[in-house]
Amino acid sequence: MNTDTFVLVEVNNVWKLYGKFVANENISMNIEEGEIVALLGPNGAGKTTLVKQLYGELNPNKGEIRVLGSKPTDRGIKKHMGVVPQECEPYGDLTVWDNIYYMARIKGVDKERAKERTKELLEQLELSDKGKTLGRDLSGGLKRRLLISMALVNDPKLIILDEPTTGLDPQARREVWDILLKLKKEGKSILLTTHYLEEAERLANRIYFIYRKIIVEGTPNEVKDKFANWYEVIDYSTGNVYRVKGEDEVKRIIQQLNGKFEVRAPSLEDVYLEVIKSVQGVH
Ligand SMILES: Nc1ncnc2c1ncn2[C@@H]1O[C@H](COP(=O)(O)OP(=O)(O)OP(=O)(O)O)[C@@H](O)[C@H]1O
Repeated sequence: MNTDTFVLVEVNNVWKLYGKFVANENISMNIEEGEIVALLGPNGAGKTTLVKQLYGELNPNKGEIRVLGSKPTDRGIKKHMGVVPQECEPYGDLTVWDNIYYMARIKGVDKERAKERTKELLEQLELSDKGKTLGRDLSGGLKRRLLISMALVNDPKLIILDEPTTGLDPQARREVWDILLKLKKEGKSILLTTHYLEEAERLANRIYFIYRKIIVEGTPNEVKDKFANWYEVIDYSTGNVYRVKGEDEVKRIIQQLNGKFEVRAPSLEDVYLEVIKSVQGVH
């Protein structure tokens, strides 16, 4: 870890139980200033549970979470956080402008500043021509953009997004990615959960695979290098696929092939599926 970087979020040995059911087991992780961190795990892995503790909606049973040195439930810390929970919707009966403006007012921004901020955010998130549209009349992609702008009203240092692109078409997903990358450039820290490995690979400085506990942690490349110890040789003339270890073995196989073939290194998704399958077998 670079010692010049500032750790914004620290999660130390956190356990969260629902009754006797362990949703988060001894989780430790951190988020540094200006980085995007992605949490990946199958349905029910405990991502939302962890995220809700980060923004103070749930309390850990054991362990400790600090955001900018404070507990997430401390009132003072809320103004430094912008959150887009899972399956959240803007207010359908309010216009896009009003959704942002009233969110700013709720967060304690004064009237004049709230107006300015609403204008700024509409421009920043390319929603200016939608100011008068009702929340309920927006497409899924625009709704998500509106929710992100609502999370930004008080210029938070930390932005938490639970599945920000689920259900979006590829174009709308990329638009959200562009927004998140711009926010990162501005120095914001972002935590997101996602089921899309490509999203994690494109956006995240670091990723955590979670399956009740943290299974793997690192940069996308570190994770791939650690687990991707095989190649796939695809023989297009026969349709056969050979999974082999080591470059010598790859060479040996392709010498025997006639015609077109492809050698493919594992993707982050291949690694994820293998790692998760191995832990699912254990539980
Ligand atoms: N309020 C609750 N009471 C009891 N069990 C719960 C509660 N909330 C979540 N769970 C259980 O805890 C586990 C983790 O749920 P969580 O929503 O954190 O997973 P997730 O990784 O976010 O899943 P998904 O990818 O489907 O959103 C699941 O088995 C879920 O059924």
